[in-house]
Amino acid sequence: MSTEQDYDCVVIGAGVQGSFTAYQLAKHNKKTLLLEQFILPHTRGSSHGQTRIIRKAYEQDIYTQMMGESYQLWAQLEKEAGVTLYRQTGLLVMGPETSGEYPLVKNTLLKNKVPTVILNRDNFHQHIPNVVLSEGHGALLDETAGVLFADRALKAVQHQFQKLGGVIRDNEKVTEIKPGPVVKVTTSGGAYQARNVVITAGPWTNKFLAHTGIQLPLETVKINVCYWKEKIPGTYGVKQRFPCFVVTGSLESKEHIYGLPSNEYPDLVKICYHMGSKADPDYRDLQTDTSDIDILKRYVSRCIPGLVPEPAVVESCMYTLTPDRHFVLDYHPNYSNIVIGAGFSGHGFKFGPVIGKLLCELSLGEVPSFDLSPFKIRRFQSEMKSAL
Ligand SMILES: Cc1cc2nc3c(=O)[nH]c(=O)nc-3n(C[C@H](O)[C@H](O)[C@H](O)COP(=O)(O)OP(=O)(O)OC[C@H]3O[C@@H](n4cnc5c(N)ncnc54)[C@H](O)[C@@H]3O)c2cc1C
Ligand SMILES: O=C(O)[C@@H]1CCCCN1
Repeated sequence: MSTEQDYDCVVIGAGVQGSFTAYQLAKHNKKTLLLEQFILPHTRGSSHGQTRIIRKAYEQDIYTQMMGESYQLWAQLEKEAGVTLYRQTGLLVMGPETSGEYPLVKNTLLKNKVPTVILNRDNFHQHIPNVVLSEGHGALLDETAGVLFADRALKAVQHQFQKLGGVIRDNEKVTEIKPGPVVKVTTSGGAYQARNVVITAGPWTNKFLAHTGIQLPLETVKINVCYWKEKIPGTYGVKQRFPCFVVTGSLESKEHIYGLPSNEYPDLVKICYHMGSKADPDYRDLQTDTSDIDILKRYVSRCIPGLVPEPAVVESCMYTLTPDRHFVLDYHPNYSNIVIGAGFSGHGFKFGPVIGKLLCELSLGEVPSFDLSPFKIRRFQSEMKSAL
C-alpha cells in the first residue's frame, strides 16, 4: 500500500508566488499542498520584509496591463482577509529625460491612461521638497503607485489558502521529485504525489530544477536593503505625502536607485540599489560586497540632503535575475504537468496575485489570461544547460 499522500497539486516554495498560486488553486477547489523548506515566516528568500513598491510605471505595456488586474486582486485579498495591504503614496520616476528607460515609462503610462503628473523644473520642488532633481533628468508621478505591506501580505494569503482547505507544510525541504503522469515528491519530512506540480523556489530554482534535468540561465544576487535616518524626523515620511521613488539610469550607473518613504521603521527611509553581487542563497551572508552602498551614499549626499548619508540599518534579500529581467512563467520543457514560476528579477512582488492566477491557469491547462510569450523558457534556448 502506498504511504504517499495524494494531492491535485503540490506547490514547492511558499514565497509570494507559491503562496498566491496555492491560494488560486484552492479557490478552484483543487486539493493543494504548499511545501516550504524553512519554518514560516522566514527571511532567507525574496519575499520577506516590511514593504515593496507597487506601481503601473513600466517600460512595457504587458506589465502595466498585468498590474491593472493585480491591483484588483490585491484589493480582493484585502477584503477577504480584512486587512490593509496597500498604501497609496504615488511613485516619483526620475531619469535622463530623453534616453534610457524614463521616456519609455512615460510613454507607457500615458498610452495606458494611468493617472500621471508630469513634473518640470519649475513645479518639482512644490511637489517634492528636499530632493534634488539631477541635471538633464525628467520627473513624473505615477499616482496609482504605493507601498505593499509584504510580510503582512504573505501571512494573509497563506491564511486564506488554509481557510480554503489548503495544506501548508513548512520545515519540509523537497529533496527529490520523480516526474510522471503522477509526480512523486519527497521531502525531508514525507512523501506526496500529485497530478500537477508548480515550482516557485525563488533563488533556489536552479538547485531544485537540477532534480528535473534542466538549468535556466538564472543569476542569484544578494541585495543590501539599506535604511537611512532622517536628519529631521518625518521629512520624507508618509505624513508629508512623500512618494516612493525610482531613479532610472542615474549618473553613477545604469542601474536604478529606489526608495520608499519612512513609516514602517520610524524616521528611516528605505533606499536601495537595484543590483547586488552574486551569492548562493545557502551562503548569502558570506557575500559582503558593499560597493552598492558606496553608490547609495554618494547619491543620498547629492540628492536627498535631509538624510544622514550613512545607512542606519542594512538587511538582506535575494534577487533571481533572468538575462532580460523578464519572468519565467511556463511549463517545464520536458514535463507538461510541471509548471515553473521563477526569475522575478527584483520586481515580482506586486504581481503576486496575478502570477498566482496565471500559474494556476497553466497548471489547470487553461488558456492564460495574458499572453505569456515574453515569459517562455524557449527564449533562453541558446543559454540553456542540461543538468544531466
Ligand atoms: C530588496 C528587494 C526589494 C524588492 N523590491 C520590490 C518591489 O519594490 N516591488 C516588487 O514588486 N518586487 C520587489 N522585489 C522582488 C520580489 O520581492 C520578488 O520578485 C519576489 O518576492 C519573488 O518571490 P518568489 O516567491 O519567487 O521567491 P521566494 O520568496 O524566495 O520564495 C521561494 C521559496 O521557495 C522555498 N524553497 C526553495 N527551495 C525549496 C525546496 N527544495 N523545498 C521547499 N521549499 C523550497 C524557499 O525557502 C522560499 O521560501 C524586491 C526584492 C528584493 C530582494
Ligand atoms: O519592483 C519594483 O517596483 C522595484 C523597483 C526598483 C527596483 C526594485 N523593485
